[in-house]
Amino acid sequence: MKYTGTDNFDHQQPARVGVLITNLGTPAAPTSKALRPYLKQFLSDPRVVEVPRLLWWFILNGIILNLRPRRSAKAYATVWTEQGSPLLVHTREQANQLAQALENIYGDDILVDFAMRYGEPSIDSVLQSMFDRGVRKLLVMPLYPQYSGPTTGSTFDALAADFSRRRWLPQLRFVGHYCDHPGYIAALAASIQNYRAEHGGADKLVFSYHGEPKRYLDQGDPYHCQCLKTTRLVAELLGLEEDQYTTCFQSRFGREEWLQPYTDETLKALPAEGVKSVQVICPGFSADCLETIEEIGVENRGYFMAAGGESFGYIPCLNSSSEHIEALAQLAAENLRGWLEKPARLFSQQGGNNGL
Ligand SMILES: C=CC1=C(C)c2cc3[nH]c(cc4nc(cc5[nH]c(cc1n2)c(C)c5CCC(=O)O)C(CCC(=O)O)=C4C)c(C)c3C=C
Ligand SMILES: [Fe+2]
Ligand SMILES: [Fe+2]
Repeated sequence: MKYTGTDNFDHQQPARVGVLITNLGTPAAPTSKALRPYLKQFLSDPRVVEVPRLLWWFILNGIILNLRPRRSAKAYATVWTEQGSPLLVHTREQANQLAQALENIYGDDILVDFAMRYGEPSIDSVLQSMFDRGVRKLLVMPLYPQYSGPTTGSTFDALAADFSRRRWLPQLRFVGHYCDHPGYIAALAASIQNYRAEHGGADKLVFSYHGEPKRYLDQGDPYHCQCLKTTRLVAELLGLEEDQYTTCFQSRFGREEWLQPYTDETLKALPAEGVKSVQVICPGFSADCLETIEEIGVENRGYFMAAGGESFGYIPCLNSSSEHIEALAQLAAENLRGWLEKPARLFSQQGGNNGL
């Protein structure tokens, strides 16, 4: 790797602390033309698809990139909003709200921004913009509560690739996971309670997480265990009995075995077991996106109802709910300790973070 360019920023200007939130990314438009480069970048990432490179190059360029863009574009078109892709809209709003929350505590010393691992705004461009605005210490928070190689690991790779081209590097902190953070667990529990206060209960609460190949778990990826931990902590906080909830994995891709049980098979089987009403929550997604709105809210709803289900509720992601922003602000503040003054307001609250 070669250094490119010259880092010519003013080292005399006051240093600021940057908080960068990231998510996966999304195509620029719901069209095959926009899907093709997006999917190419995403599916060429060796963290996402761990298959021998040469073989994968032929499969990706010869088959997948000829078929998938059209199919995915159709699905994206059903969730697209006037402001753009839901994932982008929610992530931008999360960054705005988190900026407000952190500026209330730290003032101008802090700068919050967001970037996407694939597509735009890219990690490279946002890092450059943050450094241009005086950021010298950087906290990166990928908004994946559970660590996985394809998501969190890959985000770190993108940072490292950018840094490898720079002469000067910031001080860096990186949040690897927050699957058991008390603020995050409390925000999930609150969203379930709020949903149930409005819509009533259901026979079963289904926790559906994005899947990954089972091979990654066998080779040490902690993702599966962290998903189960999140479910257990939320169930404990809500006082749920074991037969009142279940955990499963969605969004299978390709032919090999992925983490089980699969969400679609679970929802198809539940009515025959006497479960006629379900509520589904997707705690691994910090923002609603194609995989939640369409795959759960439409496709999987269809499977459940066709199999004899009577009522299907989808509990939205945490998005920019006040509980979520509070949890993210708390997570940021914990990771900023020593860089900025201790935020008395956040740490004087009861529960969860005593002693911090
Ligand atoms: C091919 C393998 C894939 C792995 C492994 C994978 C892991 C993974 N993904 C997320 C979060 C999201 N994935 C999203 C879309 C998406 N994911 C894959 C494939 C893998 N994901 C594809 C091909 C797509 C594109 C959509 C499609 O063509 O079907 C999204 C939504 C993006 C959006 O714009 O709405 C998210 C978010 C996690 C957490 C994860 C971890 C194991
Ligand atoms: Fe995915
Ligand atoms: Fe999907």
